[in-house]
Amino acid sequence: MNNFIQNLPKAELHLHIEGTLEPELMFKLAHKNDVILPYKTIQEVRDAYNFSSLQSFLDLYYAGASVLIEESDFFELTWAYLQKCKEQTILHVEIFFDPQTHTKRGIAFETVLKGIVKALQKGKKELGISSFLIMCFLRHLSEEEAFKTLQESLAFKHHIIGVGLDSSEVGHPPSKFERVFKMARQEGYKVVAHAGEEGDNSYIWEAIKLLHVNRIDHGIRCDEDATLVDFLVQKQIPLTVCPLSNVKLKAVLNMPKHNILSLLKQGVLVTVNSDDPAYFGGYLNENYAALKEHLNASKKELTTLAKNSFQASFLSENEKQHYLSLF
Ligand SMILES: Nc1ncnc2[nH]cnc12
Ligand SMILES: [Zn+2]
Repeated sequence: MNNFIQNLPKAELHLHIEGTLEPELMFKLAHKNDVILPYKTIQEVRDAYNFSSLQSFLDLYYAGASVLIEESDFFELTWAYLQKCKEQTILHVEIFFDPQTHTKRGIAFETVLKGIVKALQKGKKELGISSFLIMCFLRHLSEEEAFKTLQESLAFKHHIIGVGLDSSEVGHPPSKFERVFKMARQEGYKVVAHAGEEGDNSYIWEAIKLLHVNRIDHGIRCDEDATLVDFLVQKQIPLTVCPLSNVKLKAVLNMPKHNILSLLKQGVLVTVNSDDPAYFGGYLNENYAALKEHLNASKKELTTLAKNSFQASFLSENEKQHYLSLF
């Protein structure tokens, strides 16, 4: 069965590039860039990855990202992830990056973007992996700061397919960014938003009704409202679900209680993703394997989930058909 998962053609649509920073690279870059980490050993870093909530994770995630300084650091980070994709038969990726995590520390937007884009271009050329880049706004920061970031991104629009919304969810509803997302859509960006990870189903409704999202990231709390589930099914609005992340951050009590297969059975366009694999103990195949192990996912269900990952992507219809013909 693991061979089956390994060989399934897959796309990944919910992946924070900063969340692929493995402790080994974190230490290497900290040493190179003279950044002092609050850990003495790689094991100490791993031991700290014991989260009680989204915020407890975000605190470490932002601290870890402080080792990323030069363009080559962003390149190395992204290249390492793409090699992982090659190993795991991930053929297409739509990657999030958080420019504000870096610009807040005085790193230029261009430095971040160029490092990531160069790796993505090399990934296409040498590994055959297609990719899009999605710029996320940090929702704990102000609307004004999001507008500033949106403005800054416009010079690089040809490298960015869309915008997203991440970071601390509760207390920062989608409505806070309604005007920013309106401008982003007018600029031609696709739009997605994290909603219904820790926040209740009203965050998902707002993301749909106010931000007009093309996809919801997480969205697992949609099952609190049958009307919402019906709406997601009817409109085929995709959910990018991240099973290992949800258990690690205690959004879900344990894997057997995860609702992803129940949503799939109800006709929701759900996909499997790894979110921040370096922090949550598994890349994409480990997420699929967890569904097999704990939810008894059948080969048919795993195949549907993998097909959904291409269906829910921002690829053109022709490109989608190309990938779907591989099944
Ligand atoms: N799972 C997640 N939720 C919100 N913000 C994030 N940033 C990185 N991972 C995230
Ligand atoms: Zn996420």
